[in-house]
Parts: sequence; C-alpha cells; structure tokens
Amino acid sequence: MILGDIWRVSSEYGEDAIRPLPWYPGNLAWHLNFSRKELRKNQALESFHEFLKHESEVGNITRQEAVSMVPPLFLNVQPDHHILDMCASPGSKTFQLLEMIHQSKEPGLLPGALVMANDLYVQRCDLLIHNTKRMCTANLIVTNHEAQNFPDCSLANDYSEAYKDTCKPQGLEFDRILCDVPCSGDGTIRKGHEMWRKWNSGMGNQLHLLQVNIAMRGIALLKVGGRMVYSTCSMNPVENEAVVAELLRRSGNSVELLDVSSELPELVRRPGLSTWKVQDRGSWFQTHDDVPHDRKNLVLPSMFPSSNGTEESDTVHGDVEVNIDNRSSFLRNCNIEETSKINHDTDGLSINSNKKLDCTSNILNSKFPLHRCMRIVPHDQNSGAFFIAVLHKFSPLNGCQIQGTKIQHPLAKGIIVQPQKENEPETRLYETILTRQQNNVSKVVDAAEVLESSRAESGDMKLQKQSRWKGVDPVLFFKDELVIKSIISFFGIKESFPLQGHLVTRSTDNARRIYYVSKSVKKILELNGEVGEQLKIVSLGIKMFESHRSKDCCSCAYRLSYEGLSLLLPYVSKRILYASPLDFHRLLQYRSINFAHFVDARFGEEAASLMPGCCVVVLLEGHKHVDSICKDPSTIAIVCWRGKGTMNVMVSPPDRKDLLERMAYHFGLKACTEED
Ligand SMILES: C[S@@+](CC[C@H](N)C(=O)[O-])C[C@H]1O[C@@H](n2cnc3c(N)ncnc32)[C@H](O)[C@@H]1O
Repeated sequence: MILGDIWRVSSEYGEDAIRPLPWYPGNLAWHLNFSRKELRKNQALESFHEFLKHESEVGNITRQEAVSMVPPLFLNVQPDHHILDMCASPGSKTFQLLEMIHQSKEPGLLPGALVMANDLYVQRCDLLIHNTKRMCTANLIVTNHEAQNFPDCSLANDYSEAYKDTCKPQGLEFDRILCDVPCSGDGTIRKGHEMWRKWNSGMGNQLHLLQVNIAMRGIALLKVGGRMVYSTCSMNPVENEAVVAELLRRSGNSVELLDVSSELPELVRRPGLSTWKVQDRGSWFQTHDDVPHDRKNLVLPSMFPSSNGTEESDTVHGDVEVNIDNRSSFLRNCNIEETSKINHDTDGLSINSNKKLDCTSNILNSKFPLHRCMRIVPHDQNSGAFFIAVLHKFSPLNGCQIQGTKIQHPLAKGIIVQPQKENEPETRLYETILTRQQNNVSKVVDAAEVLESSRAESGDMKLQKQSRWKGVDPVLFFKDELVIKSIISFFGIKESFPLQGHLVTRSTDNARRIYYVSKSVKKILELNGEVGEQLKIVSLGIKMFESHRSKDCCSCAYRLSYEGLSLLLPYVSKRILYASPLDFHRLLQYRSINFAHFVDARFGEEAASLMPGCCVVVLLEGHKHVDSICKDPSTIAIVCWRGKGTMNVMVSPPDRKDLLERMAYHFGLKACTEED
C-alpha cells in the first residue's frame, strides 16, 4: 500500500525523486530526493518516511548518506575474508561488510568470513552493537581499542612451533581492512550546517598524525596480498593525500596505491591532489621550512606534498625523481638494508638501489601516484564529499616499519602457554584458555594449572580467571555437555549443525544467554585465549539460547532466541508447529492465545498436545510444502512458549510490528498492535 502511494507521489515530484544509485551493484541502494519540508507536507511521503524508519529499525534496510557506502565497495570482499573495520561506529559500513559476507549463503550456512569491528569509545561501541544487531550474524566481533595500537595477538615463537602443523591462526592478519578514520568531517558540510561555524584548518592538522598512525597499524595487520581502503569524509589534503603519501613513504616497497579507475565505472570521482598548501593559524605554508619554529612540532613535515619544499628538493637517481627527507620520525635511529628494487612501474617510477640507507640522515622518497586517490565531490552527483584511497600490500613490512606501528603491550609476547593436547578429556564447565599473569611475563603457564587455581577460587562454578579488561566480561566457551545435550534433544537439532565449541557466554551472565559463533570467530577466540586475552571483546556472535525459569514442566532449561532462529531453523526437527496466515496473524496481534481460540482447530489441537515449553511456529503459506519450508530463506517463523492453556509469542515489539506489517503486505491482514 505504502509503496503504491510512493510511486504515485514520486511521479508527481519527477523521475529523480526516487532512483537507484547507478554505481551501487545490483540496484541495492536508492536515493530519495525529498526535502524535510516535502516529507512533512505530503501525507503519503510522511508515512513512507515512517515506514523507512521502521524498516531500518528492524534491519531490513539501512539509511545512510549515499557516498558513505562507497569505501566498502572498493574492498572487493569475498565470502572467506577476514575483515577489520578499524574505526567502525556507528557501523553503517560494518553493516555493509556483513551484508557482503552473508550475501551468497543459503539459510543455515555460515560463511567462512568474519568482520572485526572496532571503535575507541565504549559508548560508540554500544551504538555499533545496536546498529549491527539487526544483522543477526555469528561472524562479527566488536572490539574496543585504540586503532593505532590494535593488538596483533601473535603467539610467542615456541608456542607457534607447537601449532605449526595445525591450521590454527598464529596471529591476527586480515585480508581486508577498512580504515575510515576520524576526520574533520568537512565533506558533510552540506547537510551538517553547524560545520560551517565550527570548522577551522587546525582540525585537520590535529588529526593528521593520528590518521597516519591508525592507517599504518592497518597496513601492519594486513595480509600480504590484502587490500586496505583509507577513507575520510573530509576534503582537506592534510587528512587525505598527505596521509596516503606518508603511508607509502613509511611502508617503502611493501605497499602500493592501486589504480581502481576501472572499478565502479558509474561512480563519478576526481583524481587525488599532487600539490597543496598547509594552513596554520591563518597563514599558508608551501613547505615545512616556511613554518615558524614554534609551530614546527604541530605542523609536521608529512603534511606537505612530498615533492615540494627546499629540503625535500628533488634529486634524480637513475630513471626516477626522488626526494631526500630527513625528518620522517618513525625511521629515526634505524638502518634499513635496501637491496631490492622499489617498483612503481605502472606509473613509470622505479628506483634501483643496492645501497645501505642510514635512516638518521636521508630517506629516499619517490613521487607517489596520488592521482590514484579518489575525491568525490557534492556537485558531481548530488552526494556528500568523500576521499578514498585503495592500498595493496605486496610484501611484509620490515621489523623497523612494524615497530613504528604499534606500542607493544608488555604481555603481548611474554606469556608462553602449553598448548592443550588434542583429545584431552574435557571436564570444564566454562573455559577461557589462558589468563594473564601480570607480573610474571616470562613464566611458563600451564593452562591446566590456571584452571586448577581458578577452580579453587570459584568453587563449583569453575570459572576461569577474569579477563584483564576492566569493565568487560570475559568471553567463555560454554561447554556444559549436559545442557547442550538437553537442548539438542529437546529441539531435535540435527547433527549437521555444529554446536560443540561454537557456544560462548559472558562470565557475569551465569550462562543466562548463550551466543553462537562461527568457525572463523571461534578460531580467533581460541587465539585470543592463547595470547592472554589481548583483544578487548565487547560483543560477539548471535544470541541463540536463553535460560528460563518457567514453572511449566520442561526438560530443557533453555529456550530459543528469535535472533538466532533463522540460522537454526533448518536444523530444528522437533517442536515445530505450522500455522495458517490467519492464526499466525492472530498470534502476533494478541501475543497470547488460548488453544481453543485458534481459527484452525487442528492447529489448536497440535499446540495443546505439545509438551509445555519453547517451540517454533512457522507461517504456512498455501503453496509451500512442510518438508522444505524451514530451508526456504523467505520463511517466516517465530519463537513461542507453549504454556498451560495458551500459546505465547516471544518476539520483541519492533520485530512483532515488522512481522505484522509484512503480513498486512502479503495477505492484506490488518496490521495493528496494542501499542498502536
Ligand atoms: C568517521 S567515524 C567512522 C564511521 C564508520 N566507519 C561508519 O561508517 O559508520 C570515526 C570513528 O572513529 C572512532 N575513533 C576515533 N578515534 C579512534 C581511535 N584512535 N581508534 C579507533 N577508533 C577511533 C570514533 O569514535 C568514530 O566512531
């Protein structure tokens, strides 16, 4: 109904009022060209706006500035990629990445990929969790770190020897990294009018070094062969081309700036700048030399285009122009043995050198092909402004370069843990693999020893020691065999769905909620345990089971969660009821219905004959066969509770509202709830 109205209204407002974005693959993104005033003036548009808000609340669509969707598209994500989103909140790009990894999977099957989404601020992590919750994914980990010091979770050498022949990861490495850094945000100026008053050139200058450090850390964590996208919603070259040039300078011949002009050909973009000036307190500077002495520590050499400046004067070596830069701070006091050929062949640049460079004096510096960066400006395609650069890592950073990317945590490499032997009898209830030994960094810690001491401390609960992150509950593998067996048997969960080893809980939660994690997330959790909980994990996985205290007789202490139902449904073989659209609608509308009051008496009888406890009610659409219905991705199902005389719905109000609206759309059944 709403959509019909909208097409009518949009035709009134012209062809451009609602149109797909030509550069977004598969017509999946649409642009609405209505002003707030128009939305308020027209009733059909206003209800359409409400509809969009609701759909985004329940996760069916995402509303965002169109241009902000561009950076993930250049990552060329594949379903088995490990992806790091370094500065992720509020999470619109994380959501896109999750959509990409889940795109081609059948219901009940998880991709091998994972997304690790990070943000510095806890509150912003909460927002990120809220915004990505709608995705219901088992392949997401949310972390809370300074991106510039993101841990690498490397195992100590002796330990990784022990795992050499297994497929366990020995450190964090990502196939794709999104580095959407904090920026001055001047690219949002056309919709964020307060920016006009707030903006000053110092904002970009202050962020430049942080942006370089975050992106440099990203490069260190990127796999050889991997891609990293650096982006900002600023047009300031100090936050953009200057950062990219510094990254290329610091990572030497390990990283190249990709020419992606053939990708997303419909996207209108402008080339990156090769030259610019830097402003500080109202004065413009062309080179760092021009900067007054007392400002030199704030206006950094790396903010200037590499080929400008007197000290950075171009010197010809062989067939390439290079500059001498003796001020790049990270390489200070270190020597690099340069024996290889630095290649930027595609751009006609190459350096042949076979000499030892003393970093304390001169650093060879090519002119980088910064025109390969992309600038998206509002007046080209009626969008916000964005800067994007795509980097490709083709060889590892050397030790000196890596050191410059991270402040080492004292515990990072100090703890050595004996790996748990295969087939070791498993008697623990909840287990994290290793805990920290704050003052004992060189001590060899036996996991069993740690477990024993924690048993002594926590008695029957057998909880292992606390994570080292204040305020964050440790993630614990849930291994209570009896409980798992009771869940499997109560819901008839098929063997083909791996539960063992994939269930986790949080330490203070008393296993009230059990989350399901994908194989990829499971491996990272194991690694994190082995390296002493270096990752500060604030959220992960999909909530699948919740404990209940019902007095109704029920042999299973856990109920299903609506969040995890779509993943689990194809594997559930017991406690499923199939309802007609009319009864399904009534259930949603009244939330609790007496067995005798169902329209379809057969359904009421089946419900009454079920043992009390949690069950699944599947919407039976006329043409569908019961055998295949649970494997169909379009199937609608809800979690219910079979009580003494009633069937009760266990779905949150927004989800219920969404389902009612879908019923109204498909079956013309009136969508209203008591809240309405
Ligand atoms: C431009 S916003 C990211 C927007 C996000 N990528 C999206 O598309 O929704 C930058 C984010 O970086 C976070 N941030 C700021 N400093 C950070 C740091 N040092 N490390 C990690 N995150 C940081 C901010 O909290 C903010 O959420």
